[in-house]
Amino acid sequence: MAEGRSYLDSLLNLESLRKSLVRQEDTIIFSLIERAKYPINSTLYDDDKPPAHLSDSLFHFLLKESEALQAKAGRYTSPEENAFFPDKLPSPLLPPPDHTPVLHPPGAAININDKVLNLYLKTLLPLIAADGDDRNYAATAASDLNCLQALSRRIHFGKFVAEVKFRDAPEDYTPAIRAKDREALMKLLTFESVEETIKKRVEKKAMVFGQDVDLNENDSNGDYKVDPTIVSKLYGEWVIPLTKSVQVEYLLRRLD
Ligand SMILES: C=C(O[C@@H]1C=C(C(=O)O)C=C[C@H]1O)C(=O)O
Repeated sequence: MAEGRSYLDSLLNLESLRKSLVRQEDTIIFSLIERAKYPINSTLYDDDKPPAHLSDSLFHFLLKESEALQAKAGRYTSPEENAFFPDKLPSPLLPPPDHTPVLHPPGAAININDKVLNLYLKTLLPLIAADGDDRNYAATAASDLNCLQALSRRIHFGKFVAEVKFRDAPEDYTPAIRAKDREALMKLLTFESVEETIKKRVEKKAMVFGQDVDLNENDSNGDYKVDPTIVSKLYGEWVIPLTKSVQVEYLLRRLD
């Protein structure tokens, strides 16, 4: 138990949280590369024409059932994890770990996965997957789940970042929180140079991770498994703004 506390305490500074965000980039980019192996496979997502015996799409079914299974194994006892279908999840079979909560409870409950799911299905998928249908639905949905969980974890990590920023400078954040001034909070928590570095680094990682490795050639042929500019755009237009919006929402609840 003391061990658990010191582990969480060691995570609680901006530098180590940022290191974790950098590491999460690898997971996100590899999961996108995996999903890009399959064509778009629209039939998988079609809620209007579900397969026999199902009331929703096969994708919906797989996501919900996977979350139910993972909930039993305790996935959602972790404050880093947020379910896409949090209603009526089964209870964990084991007692939750005995950690002192790091997050302030009203903010810990924030879940914007409806936005994450919508963004993923409507905007990101058409950008990374080729047109077509190879009927490889179960494998496609499994790789969707990996992408969604990695993106969701990254975006909701904003709660930890906000908690640390608040603890580091409560005197700066408190007036804006009391005034419910979203704009002022956004300004306080934004570090533009950090964001610029991230956008450049994820583009470079997508180049490095997404090329074929050929022992006979030194240079890549310029073919990447996921377009690096799309990864940079994903971060610049969606991942970073959503992480910041989680931070603002968290801070607004920080004094409740
Ligand atoms: C996450 C942070 O807060 C903001 C959001 C960032 C992001 O989502 O990557 C980066 C810098 C900040 O503008 C941070 O300060 O590290």
